[in-house]
Order: sequence, then C-alpha cells, then structure tokens
Amino acid sequence: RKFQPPRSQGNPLPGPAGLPIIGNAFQFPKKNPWKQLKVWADEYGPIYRISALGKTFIVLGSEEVCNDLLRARGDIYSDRHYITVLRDEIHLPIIKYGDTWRRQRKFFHFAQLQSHASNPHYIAALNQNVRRTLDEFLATYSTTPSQTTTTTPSTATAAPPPTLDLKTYWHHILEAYICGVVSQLAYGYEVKSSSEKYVRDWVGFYNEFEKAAEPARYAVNACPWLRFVPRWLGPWKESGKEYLRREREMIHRMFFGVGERMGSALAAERNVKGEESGSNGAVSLKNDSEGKKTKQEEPWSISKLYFLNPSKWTNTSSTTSPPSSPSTTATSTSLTPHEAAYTLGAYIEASMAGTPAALKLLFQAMLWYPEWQSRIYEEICQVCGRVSSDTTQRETGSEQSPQHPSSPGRGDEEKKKPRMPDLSDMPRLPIIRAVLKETLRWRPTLPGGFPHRLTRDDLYTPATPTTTTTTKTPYLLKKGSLLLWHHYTLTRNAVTYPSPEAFNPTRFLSPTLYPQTTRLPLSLVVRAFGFGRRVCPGTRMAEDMMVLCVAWVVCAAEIGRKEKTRGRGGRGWMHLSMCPGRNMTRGGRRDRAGLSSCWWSGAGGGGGWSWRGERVGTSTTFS
Ligand code: HEM
Repeated sequence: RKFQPPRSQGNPLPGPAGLPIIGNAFQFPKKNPWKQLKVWADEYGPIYRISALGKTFIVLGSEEVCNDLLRARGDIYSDRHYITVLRDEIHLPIIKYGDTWRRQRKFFHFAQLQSHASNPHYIAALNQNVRRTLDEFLATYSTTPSQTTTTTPSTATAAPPPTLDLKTYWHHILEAYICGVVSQLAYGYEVKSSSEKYVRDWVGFYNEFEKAAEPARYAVNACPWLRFVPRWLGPWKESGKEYLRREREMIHRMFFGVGERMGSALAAERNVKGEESGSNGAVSLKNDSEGKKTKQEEPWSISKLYFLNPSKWTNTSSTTSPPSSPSTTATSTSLTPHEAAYTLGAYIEASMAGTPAALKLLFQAMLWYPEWQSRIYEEICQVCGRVSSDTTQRETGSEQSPQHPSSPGRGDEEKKKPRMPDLSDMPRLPIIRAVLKETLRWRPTLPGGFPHRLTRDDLYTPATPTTTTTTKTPYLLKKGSLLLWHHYTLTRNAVTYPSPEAFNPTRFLSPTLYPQTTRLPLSLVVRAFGFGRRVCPGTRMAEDMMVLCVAWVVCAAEIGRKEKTRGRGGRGWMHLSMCPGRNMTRGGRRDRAGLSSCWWSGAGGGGGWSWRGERVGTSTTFS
C-alpha cells in the first residue's frame, strides 16, 4: 500500500492552461462559477485538472470515475484539505483521514442508528418539530392572524420579532425545524421557536465555519505559511479564534450539560476542570437527591446514551479522570469526551449545512411546478386518507399516484380516518421522494462537490476512453491534489438524465430507468451526498426530515406564486404565496387528525397567508 508508482509511468492529466501560481483562478465567471467546470468537462473529459493559487484540483465528471477513485480506492482518496483557520478543532466533515476521524465517524454511526422508524424518540422529535414548524408558518404568514386563529397555536412565540424581515423569516423557520429535530436527538433539547437564540447561534456557527473554510476570505487557507505572520498582520487569527471559542463553549455546554444533569462523574469533573473559557455553562448538581431527580428527568438523547455507558467509547480510566488536554490523550480506539462532544456538534452543524438549503429548493420546486404539489397531495390522500369534505381534487392534481408495489396498505378502516403523514408512510410516498431526488439533482446544494484529498501518487486509466486519451498510458494523479466530484456535471449527464435542465421527477419513478429507485437509499440514487468513505452519514435522516416537512405543508396549504410587485424581486429571487386551498376554506383539510390542534378555522378565502422568499439556498442564482 505504501507503493508509490514512478511518476514517469503516468501521463499528466489534461486541463485548461493557466497563469503561473494563480493558475486558472481568474478563469471562472463571478456568477455560478461551477458552470465553468462543466464547460471544461465537455472539453477535457470526465477527469481533468485545474490549478489555483498553487493547489491542484482534479475534477471528476462522471459517476464511473468517482466510483473508481473515491469509492474503490477510498484508502488513499478520503483525506481532507487542511483548513488553517480551523486547525485547532476537530470538525468531522473536514478532519484529516485517520484515527480521530474513524473514532468520530463510529460514534456518528451510533448516533445515526437511533434515527429509525421504530425509535419512538426519533418519531417524537420529527413529529413535534414538524408540528411546531407548521404552526409557525401559519401563525407568521397568515395575513389576518387575529381573525383566523381560533385555537391558540402551540407556539405562542411564533410571530417573528418586529425587526425581522418576513422575506427571510421563512428561512429561519426551516432552519429551526432542522435544528429542532437534531437538537432533540442529540441533547434532548426542545426548540420552541425559530427566533430562539439557540437556533440562531448554531446557524451563526455554521456560517462562520463556511466563511472560515473559504480560501478567498482568509489567505492563510491558501498559503498556510501565513500563519507565522505576527498577530497584527493577520487579523483572521483573532476572528477565527473567537468563533472557535464560542462554538466550543456551546458544544461543551450542551453535551456535558446532559452528563452533569445525569450526575456523570465524567461530565462533573470535566466541568470542574473547565475549558479555556472558564466554564462550560453546564448545570451543577447540588446534592445526591437533586442528582437523582434530574437523572430521572433527563430526556432521552444521544448524549444521554453516551453518558449512560461512556466506557463503551472511552478508556475506562479516562471516565474518572478526564484528560486535561482534550484531544491528545486518545488511544487509537478510544473516543475522548471532547471528541464525542464535537461529533455531536458536527451532527448539528452538518445537518444545518445542507438540509435547510435543500428544503428551500424543494419549496421553490413546489412553487414553480404546482402540478407536482398536487400529485403529492393526492398521494398523501391515498395513503393517509381523504378528508370527507375534500371531494374535489386540486385543479391540476387529477392524476392518481402510483402505489408502491412493496408497500403494505393500511386497513380500510384506517383510511377512513384522515391523518397527517408520518414516518411509517415513507415507503408508500414514492412521488414525494421522487420530487426530493429530482430537486437535489436539478438544483444541487453543493454544485462544486466537496473536496477529497489524495494522500499518495496514483495511476489511473479511465475504463471509458476520454476525448483526450490517445494511448493506454494511465494518468498520473499527484499526492496532495484535491479531488472535486463535480456534482453539477454529474447531474447534467444527458444520457443518465435526459433533458437534464428540465424538472422531471418522473425519471425517479420510472422502473426501467431506475429499477427499485424508490427503495434504494437516497445516497445511492442521487449523488448529492458524496462518494466513498466520506459520504454523508446523515442521508436517511435528511430524507426523513425533508419529506415529512413538505408533506405536512402540502397537506395544510397550497404554495402558490404571489403576483410580482413591480421593481422588486428579480433574477434569483422568488415570490411565494401560500394560500389555503379551496378545500380548507370549506373545513376540508383541517379535519385531518394531527393537524386540528394547530389549525385555525374560518380561514376565509382570498389572500390566506403569504410570504415573499428571498434567495433560496446558495445555489439558486441559476439563469
Ligand atoms: C440535504 C441534506 C444534506 C446534503 C445535501 C449533504 C451533503 C453532504 C456532502 C456532499 C458531504 C461530503 C461528502 C463527501 O465528501 O464525499 C457531507 C458530509 C457530511 N454530512 Fe451531510 N448532507 C446533508 C445532510 C446531513 C445531515 C442531516 C447530517 C447529520 C445528521 C449530515 C452529516 C454529515 C457529516 C457528519 C459529514 C462529514 C462526513 C465525513 O467527512 O466523514 N449531513 N454531506
């Protein structure tokens, strides 16, 4: 494995010529720069190289090549680029490939194992948060909330703060939804409203993290030797540190707080020793009886599972005397408490990274293609029952949804009682899942992919000859290169996805094109989640959260286009209006069990509730 192929045996990769040092950095358009990589992929084939500021990037533009390298040779293609600004911390998505990554990833998988349809805590976290989210949408965007609300919504605090722009508030609601689910699972913490500081803090951390990782923002990321410059010349040194300090304080407070309340010696000692910040903010236990009381009351969470049996993860010795320097004392197999805390930090931050953006795009797809909204609604009616007064289908939604052949139907009796969809319905909702897959393909949230780093020289001959391959001589891929699985190019492959620019979820329903497409895990059907050993471990949970959210919103209202106001909006902006459907004004959909408690009556036709959306996600400035 240590064998390094002689460099003379390989051909250099093709690619566009660039300037010395700067490379191809200035050849990208300002708008949608990732599109340029597709242009080059068409010219140079499914594997080519570019360079920028001394770094070599190898761009992979076909699933075959991605699988050959990132998956089949995962032992050398799973490292990450070293981000100097974030060097102190152990964020799972960017950590170097090695023992710490293995330990964290193992704990992450343990956390993911809790997210299954037979775990009542998982179901509760999803249902509770989706209900709150819908409440917030209704309470916030009803044009006449005082007249329409007869039952007090469960989130009395749902109205946005007066300073907040309604154009962006719905982003906050979706962020709080994701944050709510994962926080409840990770720490047993229940988010009450999207304007809660707790949620905004996590969003802030993720945004800071994203900025810190940008090569263009901090020159030190591109030129690591800059870290040796004095502090007065490198302001990023302080700003980076401040963000990391606040983030660490939050991650430790939430994680060790659970242990403290449970009376865990590990967490208590940890708290006494304290972190750099002086305090982790965890609740101190006063005496045994209080300890016992809080121990009983501590809600289920992944942190709690950890503190119930820390020795499963940590060396027994370190459970009584926590390491003074968090990241240094781990053996190759034992996860330090600090690492466990950061794994759950990644659980939240990584969820917040991709999922809200994808959800926003899903809403955008509903807006632009209302016929799919109607088909989703029809599908839900077939699976969860149709409300008695809801005899009229939506104008565009007369088409019947196909029933998934493998899904057992619920009894007729149950069908008579309309209810809101839940997790157990997932296998029987192929349409909404196809719409999600198509959205992730149509508007990738990470169009440029997420770089993997190659740890030693490698030789590679693509099985399918490329336009530039003249001989059978393999290409030389150099150690230290960053590999971009270019998601935008992958999704624009006209052979796999005919008419790639068209939004057409049917492609994921066709049994000839994608056999078993509704049953395969999302990450195997769409490539939005990466490849190989670093593939996104939260895929199933992401699918559950997104499908449930859209299903509930579509049950509650129609998402429609609000008339464009002159001089406002523009390219990349969208206008949304959600108005109660015809059925609802006649008391139709509000009769669904599960919705009634958060619903208002007498919503009156006409305007309903509306919101104006700002740019959706980071990748919506498509032309
Ligand atoms: C639509 C939603 C999501 C998208 C599009 C997405 C996408 C991705 C991508 C592209 C990667 C990098 C894969 C690679 O390098 O090959 C990744 C990594 C990761 N994702 Fe997600 N993700 C989503 C949701 C989630 C959720 C809900 C969680 C947590 C529950 C999560 C946790 C992670 C973690 C921890 C990593 C780092 C894995 C590693 O480097 O070993 N993601 N995700």
